[in-house]
Amino acid sequence: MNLLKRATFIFSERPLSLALGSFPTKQSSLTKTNPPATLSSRPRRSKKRFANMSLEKLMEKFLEQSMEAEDNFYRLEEQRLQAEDKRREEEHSRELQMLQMLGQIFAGIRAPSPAPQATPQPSCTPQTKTAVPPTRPPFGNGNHPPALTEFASHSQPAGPGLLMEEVIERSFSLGTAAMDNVIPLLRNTIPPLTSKKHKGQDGRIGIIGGCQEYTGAPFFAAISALKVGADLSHVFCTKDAAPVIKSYSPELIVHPVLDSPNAVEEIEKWLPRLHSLVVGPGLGREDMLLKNAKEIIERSKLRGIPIIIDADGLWLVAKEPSVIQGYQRGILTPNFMEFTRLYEAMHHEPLDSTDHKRSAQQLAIAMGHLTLVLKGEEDIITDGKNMLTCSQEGSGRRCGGQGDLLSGSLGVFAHWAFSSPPDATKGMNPSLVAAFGATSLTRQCNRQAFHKHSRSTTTSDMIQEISSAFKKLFES
Ligand SMILES: NC(=O)C1=CN([C@@H]2O[C@H](COP(=O)(O)OP(=O)(O)OC[C@H]3O[C@@H](n4cnc5c(N)ncnc54)[C@H](O)[C@@H]3O)[C@@H](O)[C@H]2O)[C@@H](O)CC1
Ligand SMILES: Nc1ncnc2c1ncn2[C@@H]1O[C@H](COP(=O)(O)OP(=O)(O)OP(=O)(O)O)[C@@H](O)[C@H]1O
Repeated sequence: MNLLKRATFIFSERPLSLALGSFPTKQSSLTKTNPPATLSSRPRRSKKRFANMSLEKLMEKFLEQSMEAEDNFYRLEEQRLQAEDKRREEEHSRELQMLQMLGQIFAGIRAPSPAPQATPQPSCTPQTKTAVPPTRPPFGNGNHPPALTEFASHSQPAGPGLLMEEVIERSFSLGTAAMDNVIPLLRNTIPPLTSKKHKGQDGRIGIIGGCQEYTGAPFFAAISALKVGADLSHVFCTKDAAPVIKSYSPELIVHPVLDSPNAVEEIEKWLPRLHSLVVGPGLGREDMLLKNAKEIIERSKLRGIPIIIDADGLWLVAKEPSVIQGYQRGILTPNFMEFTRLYEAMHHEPLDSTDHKRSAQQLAIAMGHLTLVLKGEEDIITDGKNMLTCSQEGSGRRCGGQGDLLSGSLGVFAHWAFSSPPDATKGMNPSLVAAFGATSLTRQCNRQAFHKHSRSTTTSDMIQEISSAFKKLFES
């Protein structure tokens, strides 16, 4: 809506509230219902100042002022939230360090055992200028341990001669190996629940998705994020999807903005408050929605927000890989179909489906060493340098929506992993640790739900299992 139209709209609603110049609340000045002020209560000076202006000019001036006030408010709010986050993250990292020290002390008292093997550490190569939370060093710190196996060039797509054996592979099913290696790293990143916490501190997750056809997928992702332990879960969806998603759950915060003309600006206002973003569940493939999603990804990258791309978000990446290529806090979670599309878009040749690990590694490298989770009978997780596989027992039940549980929970794990100090993950790429957590959890939920409901198992049944699966995997 242009200024004039907006002005006319306001005028018809509140003709006497024109001289108000500032709007200190976050609510849009256009929808705010100020109590009507009487003309006699106004200062004389402002009357004089505006006396010669036409009504239209007056309205324009008023709108300019109110938009300026709104911008100022958001700027201040952003600064306040950043300071708050910084303080909380420092507190969180102190608590984690204390817990780790205590753990080491107790372990030493119980049974002195050989020091754990140092886990391989990937590099975080800077590809994009980003603001990075203070607890983890910025990308490209060059702090690689000697055990790290790196490929000659990070930016070159992998050629067919790439040495698979150079990948440090760790294959875990639930049990000894996973418990001994990656799961403890993930545990280190889980924020302790203390009485000092405030709402939002353990995660404010945003889901970009939800359109007329698909309302289940963003719901599954958002509610899974909450059940894993995020404090707030926002869904940014189209106008017609919003009431449906809201009706599924009062827990979710639903913004009907994704198809609005100023969708990107509307969503950008929320970015300072979000810790991670999941783009794609139920997004659909309409050009306008993909364009908005693309712009939101670009703006989130500038803020260093971990971004998980799933489902139709991967359709966008297959069309425009540069949108996420090289972003070290980006994680792609394709199923086999999505993987094939991506692979063929990047390599311009058919996928060799006989060797999934090699193909996954090649794609991760071609995407600039971001983390890829190829879902399937075993989940392959790789950043092109390191590879984990998760074959935690699930079931034969493949109902729709399981991938949404995975991407929503990954949003939370990624936030926790990236906001923990580097020694929490022993230098291992936080994306790999987070992805391993999310795949293990999804499969464990599937297994538990299947145990109860067998062939009737649905994703909602799996979501009911998140609490006990989480305890079993990460808190027992
Ligand atoms: N309740 C809902 O609202 C749901 C919505 N969903 C959304 O639906 C949209 C489209 O997702 P699709 O996955 O259908 O789209 P795709 O075009 O990626 O997949 C097409 C079809 O390929 C098949 N497929 C999957 N894995 C395969 C494999 N390993 N081998 C062979 N065939 C395989 C499946 O039948 C799938 O439907 C996304 O936005 C997604 O988020 C899904 O998340 C499912 C639940
Ligand atoms: N053959 C399999 N055996 C065991 N687990 C599997 C198998 N295939 C997929 N999974 C698990 O199911 C989860 C979701 O994977 P899936 O391939 O169903 O995703 P998706 O198609 O993207 O889901 P969605 O229906 O939400 O779009 C993953 O955690 C994966 O580990």
